[in-house]
Amino acid sequence: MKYFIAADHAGIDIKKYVKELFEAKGHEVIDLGPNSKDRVDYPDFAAKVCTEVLANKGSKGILICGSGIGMSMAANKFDGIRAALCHNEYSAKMAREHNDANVICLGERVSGYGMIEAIIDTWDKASFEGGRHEGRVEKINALGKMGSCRV
Ligand SMILES: O=C(CO)[C@H](O)[C@H](O)[C@H](O)COP(=O)(O)O
Repeated sequence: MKYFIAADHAGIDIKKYVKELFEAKGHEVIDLGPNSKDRVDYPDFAAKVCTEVLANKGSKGILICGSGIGMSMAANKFDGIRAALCHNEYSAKMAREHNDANVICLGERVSGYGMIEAIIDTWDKASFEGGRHEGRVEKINALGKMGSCRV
């Protein structure tokens, strides 16, 4: 699996660790920055990852900020992106099995290194169940084509 990863300044410490964890599982991980702890704006980095995920069929994204919230909000603006904020193993399992999430969002200021490792392990082992979830995911995708939001 090809992954694209990015963070903001509040997620940069864990980005390297997460990249190594995914690589140890045999995935290719492309780092889209940033490369320093200078303060940056998370929507810029969410956009980099989502653009690549949409352009590379079958790839997935990893986004890290302080809480994971800003990254997930920004990523879910992209039609075709289903970004899931995961703070524990259960949410990681559901994100893959029920929602077929193609971007995982993590919060460095929320989850410690041990929990991050457990989340990634669970995400990696889980796969989309299909069945009753198929139509629901299709409905999510259809919402993205309904036009832009004015609020
Ligand atoms: O989007 C966020 C909060 O929902 C992220 O956690 C950001 O990383 C955070 O807002 C950055 O905050 P900072 O005070 O500029 O470091």
